[in-house]
Amino acid sequence: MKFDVLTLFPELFDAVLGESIIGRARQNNIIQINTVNIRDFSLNKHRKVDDYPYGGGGGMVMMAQPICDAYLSIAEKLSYKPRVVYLSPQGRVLNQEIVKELSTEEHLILLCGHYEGIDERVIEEIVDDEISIGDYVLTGGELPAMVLIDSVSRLIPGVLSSEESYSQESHYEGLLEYPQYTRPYEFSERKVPGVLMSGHHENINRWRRQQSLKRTYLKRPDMFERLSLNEADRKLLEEALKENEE
Ligand SMILES: COc1ccccc1CNc1ccc(C(N)=O)cn1
Repeated sequence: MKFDVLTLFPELFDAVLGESIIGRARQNNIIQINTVNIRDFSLNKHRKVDDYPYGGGGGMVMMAQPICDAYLSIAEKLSYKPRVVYLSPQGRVLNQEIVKELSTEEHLILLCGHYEGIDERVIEEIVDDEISIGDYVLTGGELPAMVLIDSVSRLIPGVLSSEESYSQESHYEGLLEYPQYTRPYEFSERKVPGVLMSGHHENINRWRRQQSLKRTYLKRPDMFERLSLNEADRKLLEEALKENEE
């Protein structure tokens, strides 16, 4: 999978995407991440890429021409039109379902806005999707772009090793992860739940599913109500919630 990122701050990406899982995937060429500096496409001798908003008001707006020329510098070489995702507070909020959808693309162009945003005509001209990573305002679209690259890359075959990829299952059938423990057995007078020490895998899986159901019910009712539970799950949850009341 290939990501082309149109940004004013290409150097931001190397630090974050050079490390760990994503860094390894880049080295193994399972994913490619290329940054394009929008400022390189300014026609202005001062490399100007923003200007005052028509209609007045505070802040600056990114001009259309440098962004569209940066886009064309990529698109004109391709025989297909790559999907262009604009990271903005107005986009549909990213979730694992959208991440899965994006991971099926061969090539994504991510457009990172800055200042108060970009000239609307860029959105009309080249943007296919507007995506937000949550309802809050950031300085630029770069952090959201890194979040998108990280979450999507984890779903690309070969990026996660077999152990690492395990977490994809439990997490992403719409349930929160069960509690995790590792050595030592006792820490600050707190012991590991007995069932995890039993070696009884059926009971361990049952306990884990029960914990996931309970946590999702208690911590994320919005996620919980989207679940369709079978009888066994409903019983597991009931039992767990009864223990809570005791
Ligand atoms: C005022 O900033 C903008 C205004 C319009 C577009 C882009 C920006 C850049 N900032 C962003 C970008 C994305 C997100 C998000 N929630 O995904 C938050 N902030």
